[in-house]
Amino acid sequence: MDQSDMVMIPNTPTLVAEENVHHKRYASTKNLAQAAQESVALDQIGAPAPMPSRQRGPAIKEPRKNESSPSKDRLPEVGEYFDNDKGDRFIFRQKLGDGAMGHVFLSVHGGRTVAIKTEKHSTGMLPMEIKVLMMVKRNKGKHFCDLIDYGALRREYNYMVISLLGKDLYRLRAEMPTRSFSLNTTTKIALETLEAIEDLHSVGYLSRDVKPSNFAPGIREQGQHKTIFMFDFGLAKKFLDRDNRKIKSRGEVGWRGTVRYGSLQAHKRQDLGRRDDIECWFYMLVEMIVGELPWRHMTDRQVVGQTKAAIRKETRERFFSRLPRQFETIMGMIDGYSFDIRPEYKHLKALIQEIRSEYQIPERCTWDWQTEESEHSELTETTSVMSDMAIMAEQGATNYTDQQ
Ligand SMILES: Nc1ncnc2c1ncn2[C@@H]1O[C@H](COP(=O)(O)OP(=O)(O)OP(=O)(O)O)[C@@H](O)[C@H]1O
Repeated sequence: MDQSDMVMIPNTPTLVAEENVHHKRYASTKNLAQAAQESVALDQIGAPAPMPSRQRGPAIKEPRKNESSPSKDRLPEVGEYFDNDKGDRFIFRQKLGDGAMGHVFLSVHGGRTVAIKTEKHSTGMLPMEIKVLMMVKRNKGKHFCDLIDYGALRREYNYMVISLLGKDLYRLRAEMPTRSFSLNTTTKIALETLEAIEDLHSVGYLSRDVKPSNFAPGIREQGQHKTIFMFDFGLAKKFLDRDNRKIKSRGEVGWRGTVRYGSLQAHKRQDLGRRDDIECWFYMLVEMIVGELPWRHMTDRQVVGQTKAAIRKETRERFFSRLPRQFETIMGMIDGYSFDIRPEYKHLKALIQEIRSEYQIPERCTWDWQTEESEHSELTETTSVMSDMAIMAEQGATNYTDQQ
């Protein structure tokens, strides 16, 4: 295990990648807004974004026992609230999800339902997410949540208020009777998610954790149900330096990502590039069409890596027998990419479009999950029946390091 580039986040069993460590340091010594602001300034991509001023005053509905005692590092609970400096009140109305770093809540702001992602103050991963969101939104990325507000409540927890999304793609697939999506829905997802990945890459970032549970449709209330959004940039990393030059591979750096969707290079513990995000995307699509991946029940990361290698050789025929022929071409393209190559997004999209025309899929179609009931009820789309723990157990969690 490559300990040198890992750090233990206080109060969580999760280890995070070295390149995110400075955000943790920022957040523990300065406020959240400063950390995000300085990170953005360092990047020098485009003009600096206007940043709201922060370190919110006390607003949690609980008595302050001793003004001079250090604040408690904690996560908020359902029913609590905070007020921002414009006097807007955000109530944590319902828990939407539990991440490795904190809780995500449902709230309402200006008549609009929103999501609030929180983490303990000392975790300090949110500045990275804020920074990535600011970058892609500045570039008009339509597959990313609006960043409505963000800040830190005393030194207890950090938060960011973002657009509310529907259930993520992992849950939506798991709830299908066949555990798979139609070719129509899968190819539409393929086009949407590829565009999201391309948008992220175009501002100089890699996701390094492309997987179904990091994508979700928008909600009907906001007219965004036809768009698939990408969220959770906890493992994101810059691949361009300040002068927009590609950063060279650092060679062997340890494991990054999620076992089920990780690329061959990730299994070799190599530094990841844009091609690796595309390889994860490929596995994600295969799972959506077939309903499972050959390594679904495998827990040993090494064995999963060997099984991924085998689909290129001895099990190739069986693997591709249930997929449109274009999938073999796509895997060939990915396997031919070197570390710093720019993936051929246009060609990949054309191949997906080719599947749609070959199978005579009409342009105007609904998603598989758009049942009559969910078309009339946003809450059925946002409230999940599958627990986060169950999802993490199934897909091999987000294994950031070699220790898990
Ligand atoms: N904008 C949103 N709208 C609705 N639900 C959301 C939103 N963002 C996150 N969630 C829910 O909260 C869960 C955790 O969010 P997220 O993945 O961003 O957190 P995390 O701490 O980075 O998690 P992990 O790294 O373990 O996946 C998601 O799986 C999803 O169910």
